[in-house]
Amino acid sequence: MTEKIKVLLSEGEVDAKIQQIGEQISKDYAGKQVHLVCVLKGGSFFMCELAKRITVPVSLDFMSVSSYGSETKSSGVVRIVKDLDEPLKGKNVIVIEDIVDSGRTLSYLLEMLKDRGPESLRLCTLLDKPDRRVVDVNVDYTGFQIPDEFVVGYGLDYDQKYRNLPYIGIVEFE
Ligand SMILES: O=P(O)(O)OC[C@H]1O[C@H](OP(=O)(O)OP(=O)(O)O)[C@H](O)[C@@H]1O
Ligand code: HPA
Ligand SMILES: [Mg+2]
Repeated sequence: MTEKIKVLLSEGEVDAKIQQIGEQISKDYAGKQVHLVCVLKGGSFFMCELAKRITVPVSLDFMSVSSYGSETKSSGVVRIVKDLDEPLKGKNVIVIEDIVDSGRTLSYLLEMLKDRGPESLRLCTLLDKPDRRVVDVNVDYTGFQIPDEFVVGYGLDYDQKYRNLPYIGIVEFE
């Protein structure tokens, strides 16, 4: 089976939105430092672009979780594959994700990070697929709400491919 990618959000649209979010975060955290926590691998492209557009001091850390185990459907079990290098105590943390889909990954992660005593904890996602939500997640910054379609690009993969696309596309199978 081959797949075709149909553009959902162009590179220009995504760039403009990231600029907007960067300005909003810079305003909201004026006079403070923000600590961005990237959820690998999907969140990495968005975080790099966003970090460049934030004008308050920024520090970065990375973590990797496995949400789906060996199954193809989300089981609700989230395993930490790589933990953060730095403690979160007293930091203004913003978790950066590419997509909130069922919400399982982020609801688990936010609960866990809250226990580490950050000064504040917010969530910023490039994409939100609300139709697929199974677990409630409070999202503070959202780039785009999208329909229930499987999307790739800007960090999002299909079978580990297409993460490097500079736009968001819908995968069509033919
Ligand atoms: O809301 P959910 O249903 O939990 O899905 C969202 C999560 O799934 C994807 O990551 P994935 O676990 O596929 O790993 P990746 O980021 O390395 O692609 C995506 O990057 C989110 O982290
Ligand atoms: O639509 C999606 N695309 C890629 N990865 C994902 N992980 C959750 N939803 C998606
Ligand atoms: Mg991910």
